Amino acid sequence: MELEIRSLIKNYGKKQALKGLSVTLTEGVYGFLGPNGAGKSTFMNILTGNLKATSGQIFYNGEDIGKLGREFRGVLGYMPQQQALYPNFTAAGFLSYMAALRDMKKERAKKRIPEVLSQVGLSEVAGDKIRSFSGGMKQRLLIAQAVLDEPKILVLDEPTAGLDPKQRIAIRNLISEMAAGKIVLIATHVVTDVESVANRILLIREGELLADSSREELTASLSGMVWEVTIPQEALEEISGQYLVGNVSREGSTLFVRVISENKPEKWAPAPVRPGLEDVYLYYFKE
Ligand SMILES: Nc1ncnc2c1ncn2[C@@H]1O[C@H](COP(=O)(O)OP(=O)(O)OP(=O)(O)O)[C@@H](O)[C@H]1O
Repeated sequence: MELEIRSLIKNYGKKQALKGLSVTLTEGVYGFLGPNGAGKSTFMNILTGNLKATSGQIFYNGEDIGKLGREFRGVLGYMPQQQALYPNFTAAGFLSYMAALRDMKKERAKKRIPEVLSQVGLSEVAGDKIRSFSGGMKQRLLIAQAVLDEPKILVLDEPTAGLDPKQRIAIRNLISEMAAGKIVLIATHVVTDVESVANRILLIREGELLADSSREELTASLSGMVWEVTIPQEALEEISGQYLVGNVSREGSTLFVRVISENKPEKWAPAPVRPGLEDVYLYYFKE
């Protein structure tokens, strides 16, 4: 299975949101990571057929998705950013409606709906109205509709937006469980959403791909460049002016500051630390 994105360009008037994006995806989980405005939604909208590219093509197993049309949409599952999810529908009713929109056969929908509800842990509330659901339950229901038709390609747009840390972990685990045999694309600006689940990280900025590697390769590229310095509160401004600063933690009046710098800082007792994906993100998106 292969999804090839070839020289994708999208202009909105004078604004170029995608500047010739090219990448080939095979089975696995991809973290599509970039700040707001990087072009993630534009790309997903083109992939899901909601927007036309200015130029460039996308091929699924060698065939242009524009030509495949419906056939391609049939292998695609899409979880949009959380939206107003019909509050008066029940969870099962909503899935049934989504199955009808997808032209799924009645029999198959009847079999799949309880299966996916069970997969996302919502069996017991299948008959409850969505309006009574927490944010995490709504996200799980959105995942359920995305995998209802057993897609080969699963596209998730900020799947943990608005969730607390515990719910985020639950969603990430759910994504891992569902990923087998699929191309899963997770678009987000939240590093921890993709850090543990993605096999490959695609960094996107201003419509261009900056990197396409494993997390290990990306963090290794910052090896020897991440330090923790110990400073008094007053030095924070000086350090922020001089270096790229990550997490700051405090113990009494002492600050522990994560710093990314090619050269070892000359003061403040720098201790080398292992780079993480968060450091990579800061480094690439420092502006
Ligand atoms: N309909 C539009 N008309 C004009 N400009 C647009 C339109 N949609 C998006 N853009 C611009 O294109 C660029 C890419 O936007 P896009 O929404 O794809 O980014 P994103 O990475 O998905 O960000 P976010 O996470 O905020 O949705 C941005 O500069 C945005 O302002």
